[in-house]
Amino acid sequence: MTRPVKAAVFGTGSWGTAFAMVLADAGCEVVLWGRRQELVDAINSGRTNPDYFPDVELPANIRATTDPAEAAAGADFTVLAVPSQTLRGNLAAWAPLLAPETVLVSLMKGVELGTAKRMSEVIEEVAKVPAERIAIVTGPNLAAEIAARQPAASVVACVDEAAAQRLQAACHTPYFRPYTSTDVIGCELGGAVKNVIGLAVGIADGMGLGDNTKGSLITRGLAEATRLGLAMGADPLTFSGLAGLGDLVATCSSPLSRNHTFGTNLGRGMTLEETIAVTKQTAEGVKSCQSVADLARRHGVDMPITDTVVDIVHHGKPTLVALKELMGRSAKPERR
Ligand SMILES: NC(=O)c1ccc[n+]([C@@H]2O[C@H](COP(=O)([O-])OP(=O)(O)OC[C@H]3O[C@@H](n4cnc5c(N)ncnc54)[C@H](O)[C@@H]3O)[C@@H](O)[C@H]2O)c1
Ligand SMILES: O=P(O)(O)OC[C@H](O)CO
Repeated sequence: MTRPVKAAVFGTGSWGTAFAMVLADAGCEVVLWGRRQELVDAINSGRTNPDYFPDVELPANIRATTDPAEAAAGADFTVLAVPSQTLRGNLAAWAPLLAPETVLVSLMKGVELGTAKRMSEVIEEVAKVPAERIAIVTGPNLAAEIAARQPAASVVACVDEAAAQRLQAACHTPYFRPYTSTDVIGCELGGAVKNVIGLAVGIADGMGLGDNTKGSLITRGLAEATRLGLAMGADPLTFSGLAGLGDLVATCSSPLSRNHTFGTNLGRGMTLEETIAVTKQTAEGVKSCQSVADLARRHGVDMPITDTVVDIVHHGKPTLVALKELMGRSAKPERR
């Protein structure tokens, strides 16, 4: 008899918890690591995560701990679901505890500030594991909908296709349909850039602009992601798939998206400080817009929507001025 697959999930926030449910529903034995003892105790005794999904009963094959060594022990998959900008520091502490052959799985959709490194690059550098043991999960996966077991597709990407297939099997459920990919760069960029475009669409929504504006931002945002991906060696077709278009559509349409909501609040006229104060969860695009713009500059890629978001979010440019400048750029062919 084969033993069940073991998964450690580091992060008891919305996506860590919802993805732990997916793994558990797919038959894995899951240990969730969380920072706060009271939340871990509540998960173990109440079978819910009261801070994120109080009305969702967690499967019996999930338990929680504050001890990273206990979570990591014997894990076939070590899933990382903390805010992107905290990964380096956290992983440095967890790296010595990792099971020898574990596959590290990033759920994160950010790019590191300062270094402009993708999360898989940070993992490779800090945990000192080869790229063949680093996978990512991405796609149109709003955590609250997944926790409600609504149907969704996703992408699991790893340069080693066999590892991607093992992860695919470990998280395949009747409501969660993962596709494999070996284009880690494209999948990670798709996830990071869609958050920036989600902010832009939210800002437009908040300003009272309509669906033509939204459709234009989504499409030209996809063009920005694809251009950056091409310059960085990604497969351009990845961007028309779940990691690109799929996630853009979900994020830019949904009030559940934290990035979209953050942008909407800014577009309605809240200051950055007021918007941060009412945002209870991680909106990765707020910091990563700067790292995505840095990546674009390094690779000589034009990303005007991304630059506009940076100007509004980080340099306090008034939204109407930013919009006028974005629309006032010189005319050009759609494809070049
Ligand atoms: N929520 C979603 O719908 C969703 C879906 C797909 C991908 N993601 C990505 O998953 C990642 C995690 O997002 P989330 O939605 O779970 O965020 P979240 O804000 O809901 O949860 C983040 C978790 O990390 C913990 N945390 C915060 N700062 C920390 C630190 N310094 N050290 C350790 N832990 C810390 C929080 O306590 C919380 O448990 C992000 O990169 C996000 O883009 C989220
Ligand atoms: O809530 P957001 O904006 O972080 O988006 C969540 C997911 O990435 C959607 O796929």
